[in-house]
Amino acid sequence: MPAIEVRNLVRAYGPVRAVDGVTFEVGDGEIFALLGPNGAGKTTTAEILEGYRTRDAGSVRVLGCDPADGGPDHRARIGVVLQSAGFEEEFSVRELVRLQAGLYPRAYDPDELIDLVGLAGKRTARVKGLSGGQRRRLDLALGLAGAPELLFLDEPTTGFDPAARHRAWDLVAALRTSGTTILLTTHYLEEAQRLADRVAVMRSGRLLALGTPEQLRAGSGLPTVISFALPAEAADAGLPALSAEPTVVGAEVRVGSHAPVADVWRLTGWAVERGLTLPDLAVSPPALEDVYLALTEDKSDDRAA
Ligand SMILES: Nc1ncnc2c1ncn2[C@@H]1O[C@H](COP(=O)(O)OP(=O)(O)OP(=O)(O)O)[C@@H](O)[C@H]1O
Repeated sequence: MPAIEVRNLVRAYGPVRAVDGVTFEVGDGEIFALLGPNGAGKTTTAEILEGYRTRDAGSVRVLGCDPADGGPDHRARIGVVLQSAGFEEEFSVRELVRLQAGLYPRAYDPDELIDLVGLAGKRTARVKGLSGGQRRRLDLALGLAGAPELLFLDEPTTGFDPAARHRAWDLVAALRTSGTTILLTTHYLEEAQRLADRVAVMRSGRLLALGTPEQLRAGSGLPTVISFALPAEAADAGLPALSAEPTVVGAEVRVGSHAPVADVWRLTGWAVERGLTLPDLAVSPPALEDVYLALTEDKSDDRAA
């Protein structure tokens, strides 16, 4: 049974169809990322699945239940890390995590959890003294406290410094190993590419694309970029015929190729014949970020204003 099943989900706010006929499934143990520009409908979708918002139409099953009817037993199986949870400012980190863990029948050890999210040095600090990134780590600890089967992570690493972000990614990877299903919303495409088994790209309440990052990249029709620096001694030599016209900016040459193996072969053969090195030679297949930008570019969502 999938952990999440969504069929033709619709939610409108007045004239705005924030979610406009969305259908997808999230498998048990899968990490599924919802991507899309501001106002695309990601949070609305996630909050309907969490049971915090109502829907206008469509069917939704979360761990086999309709979240609109989910009682305490259902909620105990779910963890939620929201974008901006309010905290009791006077509590210490440990007190809050203990309180939260105490609400669940099966919970992580609070001190282990605090270590896991990188707040060991702040165990006894009051919440009001935490930095923005440290508060987000506390959000993460609170969402995980009940050892949930299904975890909703809404932009979990916004405001994290790079080291904290990598630590959070390691934590999510460890949760995957333990079998936790995760629905992630994020604006960091690298985060989605690293963590997600499958991604869905939303815009204006609709799904534009759904698949593994590799499927989206392969299906995008975007070229592989071959780039290198042209040595000064080769400036007049003329480049070999390649499958696409190169663009030259200063000494850097870039070719968007749909036949990268043949083009690299021609290019390197040409360079070897002339005794040239090609400094900074790189062959870069499209990244998830390129696919995302191609899907969403020039179609900015005017409802987000
Ligand atoms: N409570 C609300 N009342 C009225 N309109 C709303 C409400 N919540 C969301 N919307 C509108 O619904 C649309 C989708 O919003 P939503 O927050 O789901 O987008 P999002 O993809 O999560 O955006 P972001 O990336 O900025 O968090 C937007 O146009 C937003 O203005």
